[in-house]
Amino acid sequence: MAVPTIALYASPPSSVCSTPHPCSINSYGSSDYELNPRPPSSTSSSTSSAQKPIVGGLSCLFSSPSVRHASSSSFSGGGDDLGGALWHDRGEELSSSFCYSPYSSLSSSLKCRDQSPVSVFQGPVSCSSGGVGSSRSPPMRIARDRSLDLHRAGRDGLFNGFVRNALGSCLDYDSPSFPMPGGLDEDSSVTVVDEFTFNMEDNFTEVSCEPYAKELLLGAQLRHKIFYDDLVVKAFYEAEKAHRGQMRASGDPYLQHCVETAVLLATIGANSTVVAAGLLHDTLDDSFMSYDYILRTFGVGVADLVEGVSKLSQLSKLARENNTASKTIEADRLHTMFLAMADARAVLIKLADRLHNMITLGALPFSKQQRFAKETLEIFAPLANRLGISSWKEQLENLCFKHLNPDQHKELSSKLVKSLDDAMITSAREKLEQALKDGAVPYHVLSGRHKSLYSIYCKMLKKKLTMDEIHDIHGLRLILENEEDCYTALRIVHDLWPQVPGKLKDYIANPKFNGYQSLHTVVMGEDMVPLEVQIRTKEMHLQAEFGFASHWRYKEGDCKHSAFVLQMVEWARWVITWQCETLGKDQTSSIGNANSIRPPCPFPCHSNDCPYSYTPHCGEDGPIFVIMMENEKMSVQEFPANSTVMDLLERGGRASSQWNPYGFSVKEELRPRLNNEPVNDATRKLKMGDVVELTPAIPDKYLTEYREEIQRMYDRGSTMSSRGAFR
Ligand SMILES: Nc1nc2c(ncn2[C@@H]2O[C@H](COP(=O)(O)OP(=O)(O)OP(=O)(O)O)[C@@H](O)[C@H]2O)c(=O)[nH]1
Ligand SMILES: Nc1ncnc2c1ncn2[C@@H]1O[C@H](COP(=O)(O)OP(=O)(O)OP(=O)(O)O)[C@@H](O)[C@H]1O
Repeated sequence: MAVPTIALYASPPSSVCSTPHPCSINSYGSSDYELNPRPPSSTSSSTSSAQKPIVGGLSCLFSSPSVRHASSSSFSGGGDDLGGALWHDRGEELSSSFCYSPYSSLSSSLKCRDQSPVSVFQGPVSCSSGGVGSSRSPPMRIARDRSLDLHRAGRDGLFNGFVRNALGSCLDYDSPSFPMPGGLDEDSSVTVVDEFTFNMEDNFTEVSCEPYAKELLLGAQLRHKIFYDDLVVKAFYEAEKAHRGQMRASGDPYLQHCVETAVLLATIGANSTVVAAGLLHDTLDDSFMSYDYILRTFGVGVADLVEGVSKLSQLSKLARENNTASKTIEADRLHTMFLAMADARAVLIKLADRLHNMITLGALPFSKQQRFAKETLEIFAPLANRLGISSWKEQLENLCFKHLNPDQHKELSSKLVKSLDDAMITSAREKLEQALKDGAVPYHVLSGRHKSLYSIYCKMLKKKLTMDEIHDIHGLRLILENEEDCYTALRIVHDLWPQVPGKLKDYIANPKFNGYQSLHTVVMGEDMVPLEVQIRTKEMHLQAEFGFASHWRYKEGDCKHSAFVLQMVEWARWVITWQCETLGKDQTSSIGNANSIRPPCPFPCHSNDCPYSYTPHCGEDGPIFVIMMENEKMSVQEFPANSTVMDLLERGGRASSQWNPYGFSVKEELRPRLNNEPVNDATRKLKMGDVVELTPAIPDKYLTEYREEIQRMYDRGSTMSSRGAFR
């Protein structure tokens, strides 16, 4: 469980300071430049308008080794298309929670990371480029014209010249370490390292960056020690190089978004690989950097994560443009697809990226704000819920609520300003803690939270309640060793505060149908504010987090999930909890030894004796979710395991006409496309997250040729039949 991170640990938190660094960088340029312009119409300016968005939108989604470079250099603009203003909306901090564990003090010291004692500024860092001497000079802005792709693909000197002109002297393009798009990157003789190591001296002596960028790094380092990690520092400089000159719609440097995304990841305790990938998350879509370059420079771990985020961005963009997420079934399939197609850590990075974009949504036009807020509520907040990162889920939901229902948001927040009283929770927690000590009742975790604004709003709507009728706005949760201790603790709670009649629920003696067990009571706490107290053993808690009764399933209501979905989400949750220091530390790691937070068995097979298995041998028989594009419409389709392209075509009623070996067009342009490549083999098995275009892109040139050919056939046919008529 991810009770958020304003945690009162006995050990110091990894973040030195949780508030954003005050360095304000608002005056670097105007806000008229927007990233991620529409996909290029590079094929032909007169390409059928019905086909253009599909071609461009998908062009960089897929990356078989042979097309990887082409993909990354196609500027498909897969990012969020959000150039939001960068300020932190403190209003979102309405939701917070507290957690104290007397057993947790060891965990952070055990997990301490290797750190370089070398400050990045100890090396001879030079600041070249236009802004020498001025700490506030704006970074250069590159007018990113997608027609450049043609030059890039052609690897001619024009492109190189353009880059040199645009970037000035910042980069050493002749250095083999700088990937020229379409050129050096494709060198397949690259040696790939699994464990990435590098020498700080070698790599940073040539680094030159603007003063604002140094401030950004310093700010991040002040907030989290992980920003001193060699890999992370290197990723910062590469991100700086890649995004140099790019601005957000707010006028802030693009790099700031990368840093804030990485800081969010650091805040939940993500490791250096994830934080580095967070810094680089937009480089494939929005810069000249290629997969191969990232692979060479950072190793396969970081490269695959960045690529995973890029794919998720592309799919998210597609879904947004097609309003797919508003259809419940499709939204559900998208949640599953997102988790199944990429490493759960890539989803984590995407969530951090989206959270920062939502925090800075104000700089976008109203219509875009609405579109992003809707998609976030339908796709990303549920994903955060599934992954158990409740602090992000709550922030995302609250931000969406503010943009989508501003009046209700305002009304509710003004009412709650006084009631969301953190001091009250702290004081109640301390009181109970003392009472447990006095009663010699040992416990594992005592945590507290207040309910988020959006969760209160939903509960009011769902249960038709007024705010005063909601009794769990403030809550404590106590996790103990055994059932006996649970009942003893319940008596202590009732001795401390008056019980609210009719609110005691003994789900230990009478578990819920899904197996959920816990004692619940509501008492009148400090200042006679209702306080819900949940009391359970650690086994019950694990079941409430990862088992049948897991909180994400409880929150998704009556949805019937397949065994595959359940296992996949569970696996993703384990991975995330296990890998993110802070999430694990909050609750799970402190209630058992380190192994207890490791996934119990390798995915996707759970062993027979695994308490978390839903089917004994699920193997690879789970469903596959595939995106189908037809006539510019996107749908998310579910297929059984081992389905092929032919199955998909049959479902669309296309198999007979298109796939008859004689009838099938020899012209590649007319074939369906799988992940942006013409389909050559109809028996190819479909994979999770595949994108199939049934309406292939037909450049005008070919259309004209075909029209002419059909006309000739028609003319021949009519001549023949008229001849025949005379015979
Ligand atoms: N993980 C998990 N938590 C549950 C489940 N059921 C209830 N809870 C938790 O217990 C809290 C209260 O549940 P109940 O005591 O059954 O209350 P209720 O009747 O549903 O409604 P209220 O009393 O209005 O909250 C919820 O807010 C959840 O935090 C479950 O199946 N799984
Ligand atoms: N009394 C409590 N003490 C500590 N954490 C709690 C308590 N009740 C819920 N939580 C946790 O707080 C997070 C947010 O839950 P949220 O308030 O949205 O829903 P809920 O209270 O569990 O369910 P519902 O809204 O149906 O009552 C979840 O991680 C949940 O497990």
